Amino acid sequence: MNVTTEGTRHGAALRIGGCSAVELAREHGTPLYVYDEDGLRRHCRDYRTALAAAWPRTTVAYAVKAFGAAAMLRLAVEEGLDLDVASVGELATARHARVPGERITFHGVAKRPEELAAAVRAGVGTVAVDAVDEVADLIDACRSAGARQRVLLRVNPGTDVATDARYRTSGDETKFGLPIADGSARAALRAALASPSLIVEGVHFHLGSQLMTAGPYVDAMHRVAAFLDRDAQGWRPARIVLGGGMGVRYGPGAQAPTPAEWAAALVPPFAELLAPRCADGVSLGIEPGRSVVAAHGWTLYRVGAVKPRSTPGEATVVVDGGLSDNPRPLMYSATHEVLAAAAPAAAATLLAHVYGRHCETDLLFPAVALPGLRRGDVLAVRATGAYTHSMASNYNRFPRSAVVFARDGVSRVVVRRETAEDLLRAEVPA
Ligand SMILES: Cc1ncc(COP(=O)(O)O)c(C=O)c1O
Ligand SMILES: N[C@@H](CCCC[NH3+])C(=O)O
Repeated sequence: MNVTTEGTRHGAALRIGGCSAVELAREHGTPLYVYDEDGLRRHCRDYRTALAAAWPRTTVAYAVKAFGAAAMLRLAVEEGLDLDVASVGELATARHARVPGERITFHGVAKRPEELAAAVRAGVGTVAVDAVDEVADLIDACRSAGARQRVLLRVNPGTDVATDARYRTSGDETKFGLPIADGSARAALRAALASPSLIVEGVHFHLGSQLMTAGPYVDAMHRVAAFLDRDAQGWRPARIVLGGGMGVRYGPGAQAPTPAEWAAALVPPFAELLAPRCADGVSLGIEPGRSVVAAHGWTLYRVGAVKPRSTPGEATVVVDGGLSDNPRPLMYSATHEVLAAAAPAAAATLLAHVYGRHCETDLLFPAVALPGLRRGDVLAVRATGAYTHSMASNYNRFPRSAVVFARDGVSRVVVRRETAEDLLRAEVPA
């Protein structure tokens, strides 16, 4: 990660992509999302090369939902990744970023017929079928467009995933995918194979997010192997996609596996359990989102107020963003590391309880040890590259923040800060 500190009269100041974080805040305003562009590029390449070294035909699709700015989608395809989109909005952004249709997989739960039709018309490479009824809708869409469509069946293997319940997308209670257990996956496979409009390429599963070990993927591979033996009736997939979900390290504690470690953990069980049941030359895919971008993104805030507390040495600190630019602390009790941008290594003298400035008790970062803070100081929040900008809202009608890519000491705005006019654009005159 190209994140360094550099000596200043305050001690050592934080630099991201060679740019001073304090300067970035001054130049572009706050709150500000800042990405270390080299880190993003390297992470994409690491996934590509690690998987390609381990299996002859592989694809890595970046899951756009994690951070969907057009510049990121362009960067991902430049570095050899395909894209997984989960809505027509994400699809439109991918097309805006000049991503060829064939490099896009169209996902989504409860897709509308008109959305399937839009995906077919856009020439997406693959549609991931998520429900039995979608097969008929997709066939209709293909007939209207005079097209044939490659599809993956997104199955729910039933694997019980040991991650936060809010991140689980496999097992009995999930809304995602075609359960293998109740025959839905078999029914969808039969219906899809029977249609000349569809080319049934393979099987997809996505188990959940923020997974730190390969155990659940291996369990799911066993279940998909059993499904193929029992229900495929001679059909041999040409492609298997193991989904995303690769976890990241948000603070002190367990290191997350690297792309090479994921490849080393996932490819041997795939070779043993699934490849023998698939067509010759089967392709293996993964769809990481969070793990491509999280560690390379920072959020910069300016301190708006410091209010003393009754406990000596503690203060309530209010920053100029919060719930609307990062809902993760409130939604998932997510934790992120917070640094004083001007002097991240300075001795801590304050226990800060950092709140956002929304009309909520939006405690973002409780009990953070920081050097003494004053109004106007810049705080930098680490590893906020995933599911922050993409989940941002206009709560309290705050305009959404800008996104900047920093590289070799130069920053460029890739998403401009919203304005008050942007907020009013969809309003009918009152
Ligand atoms: C189908 C699919 N692929 C990939 C992902 C990316 O997950 P993550 O960001 O945890 O890697 C998701 C997330 O929900 C998903 O639903
Ligand atoms: N949005 C979530 C996780 C969901 C992943 C996609 N289903 C997060 O911030 O971590």
